[in-house]
Amino acid sequence: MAVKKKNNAVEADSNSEQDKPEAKPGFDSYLRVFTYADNIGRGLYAISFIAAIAAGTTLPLMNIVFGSFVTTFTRFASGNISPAGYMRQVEKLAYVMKSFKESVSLSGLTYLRSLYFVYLFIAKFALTYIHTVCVSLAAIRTTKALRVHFLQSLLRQEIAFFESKDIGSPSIKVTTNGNIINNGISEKLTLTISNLALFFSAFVVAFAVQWKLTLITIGIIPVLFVAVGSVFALDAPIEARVMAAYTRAALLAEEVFSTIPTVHAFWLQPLMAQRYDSHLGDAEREGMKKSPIFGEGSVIFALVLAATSVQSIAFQTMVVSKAVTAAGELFAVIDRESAIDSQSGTGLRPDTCRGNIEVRDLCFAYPSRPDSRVLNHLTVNIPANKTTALVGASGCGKSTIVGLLERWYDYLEGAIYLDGVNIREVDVKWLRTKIRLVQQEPVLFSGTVFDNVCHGLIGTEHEHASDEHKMELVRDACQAAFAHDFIEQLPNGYFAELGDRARMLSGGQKQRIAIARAIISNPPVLLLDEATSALDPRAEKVVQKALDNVSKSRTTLVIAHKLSTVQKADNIAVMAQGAVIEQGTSASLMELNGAYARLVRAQNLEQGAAGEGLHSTEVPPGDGDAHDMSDAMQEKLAPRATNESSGKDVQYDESGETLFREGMNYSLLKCLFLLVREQRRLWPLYFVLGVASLCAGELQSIENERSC
Ligand SMILES: Nc1ncnc2c1ncn2[C@@H]1O[C@H](COP(=O)(O)OP(=O)(O)OP(=O)(O)O)[C@@H](O)[C@H]1O
Repeated sequence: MAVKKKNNAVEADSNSEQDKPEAKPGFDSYLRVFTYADNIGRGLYAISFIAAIAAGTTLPLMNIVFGSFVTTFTRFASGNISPAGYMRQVEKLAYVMKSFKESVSLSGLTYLRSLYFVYLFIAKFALTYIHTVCVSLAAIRTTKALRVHFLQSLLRQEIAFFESKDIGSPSIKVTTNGNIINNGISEKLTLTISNLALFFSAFVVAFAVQWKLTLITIGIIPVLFVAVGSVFALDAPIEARVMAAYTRAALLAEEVFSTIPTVHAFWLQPLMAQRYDSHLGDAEREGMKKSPIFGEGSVIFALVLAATSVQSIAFQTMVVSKAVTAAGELFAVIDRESAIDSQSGTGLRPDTCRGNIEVRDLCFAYPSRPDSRVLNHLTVNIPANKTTALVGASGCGKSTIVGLLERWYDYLEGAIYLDGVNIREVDVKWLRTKIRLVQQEPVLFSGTVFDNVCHGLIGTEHEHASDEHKMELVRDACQAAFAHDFIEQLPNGYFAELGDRARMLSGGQKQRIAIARAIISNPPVLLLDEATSALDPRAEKVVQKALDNVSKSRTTLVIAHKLSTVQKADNIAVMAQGAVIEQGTSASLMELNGAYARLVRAQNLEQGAAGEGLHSTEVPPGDGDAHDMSDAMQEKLAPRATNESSGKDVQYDESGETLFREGMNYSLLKCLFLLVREQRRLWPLYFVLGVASLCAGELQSIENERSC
């Protein structure tokens, strides 16, 4: 056998790295986010940072010129300089603004001062606009690249990683953390830079104007930075806990909505709502701890410097702090090395694969339950081009073997050989294209029938074939899986959109598409794990025929509870407590009169008892395909057909869209009103807040008047 060795590296022991990834909420995680910026992103960041610094320094620089005007005017008003001297001074100072120097006069000073503010405003507006737009664009590009990398890193993790109850929902993480990071690296960042520029340039100006006074007051700076630093340090861990609580809440919501029929059936809504409320309560309690921190921070800043720029920095840091935590969580996954990396491309890729499997002395325990051995020195042969069946009581470890053959997990002891090569030494991606699986619950993805069947070509030599060639392969696979006829009846045939979880198809139809997907690449090994047990008798019969058809001339491993479906298997292995206890054909095992014979007798008794009831659902002769397009599906398709004829591209979930559009009719004020009305217990706080804000506003205007 010719063996192409892509890389000598054989994967390390997989069980060493099963821990939950450690989140790294440090500032280095925040800085690392920027490494995801591409050239355009870096350019945009450079422009936005320069514009932000310029916007920040505009005000203090202008103050130099403006301050001199005020001084000249004061000296003139107090009689310290003559009218002629005053005019000379003003003209000299106004030289920088030649365009309106004629307007400079005693009465025109106010005019000049107003114009000066207009120019100042325009410059600040333009610079702020530039830095906001540029940084937003750069942030979107950067977050997108980070999200893609996160997802890629996530997809290479081994299955055990996803079974850890602590990892949270990846979909929530990629959305929520991505949004938080985006927030923290866009305009909040440039506003912080702008405020810092304002802060430092104000001090430079102060030095230029009155260095002695500035030296006296400069002692405030360390106090301010300690205050900002403390706020930041205290906020980060609290923010991490708030996010964890929100993630738990979001996970629960995701779980509830994906199992909504069961939730309704068992009237679990109140319990789930209570749990959701409790998670939000945790977030609220943690969030409340932030109030004094920011409250104190604000008081310190307001009292010590009364500098709005620094106060503003303190508030921007809250957003940055969130981004730091969110980035830490994503990088924890990105940096985690997968124990079984399907994307590594390392390992053997034999040129041919006959599909002869030998399982030798296999021992295994799931990483989440390391103390409970599921397989105990299991040995079984699965010869090439034959059908081998695994039978045994529930929980004896049949499906576990499927997981090990697919290398979702690594075994502890023993070995599995494919054509004589230990599967640990072969490239995981290669292995998975040679061993295809059909499970009990067919999982189809949104997209067309064609797309879904084509997924079976990924990683094979046909992955990048032309659409025509792919169509040929798809059609052949669907014909072999007895799916072609019903697919042709769908509106748009092979290009019918299946929608979310392919709800428009019956279970049997979904399973036949899943079978077509499994065999389209002509894999030498097919694993059938209870592939018909979730189906009603009629669909089961059609799918069983399809499976019998596609199992011909390839190695097939069948796991089935119903012994009638495995009777014709070339070899039947009977399992108990993680080991094979009997092996042979059905006839030889019946003769042996051991565990298999007992199972058969038990099932015969069960069927005998249920037999009467079964008659009413017995399958009529024929494969039932003509009836297989269920009434429910016809109903679901009807609105689409109508809408298509009217030229509109409306999805099946039209009612959902209508609801969504209705939701859009709420105005901002109405939303605010509804929100406030909901939160009755917060009304006293809202009242205090309103009164305090009014007083603060009034004080500010009195202060302004006095300083004028
Ligand atoms: N992902 C998992 N993590 C931890 N334990 C698991 C996991 N999957 C299965 N188990 C446990 O491993 C044992 C064997 O499970 P397995 O699914 O292989 O049995 P089975 O023979 O296929 O059962 P059934 O016929 O009911 O499908 C059971 O005790 C089960 O609880």
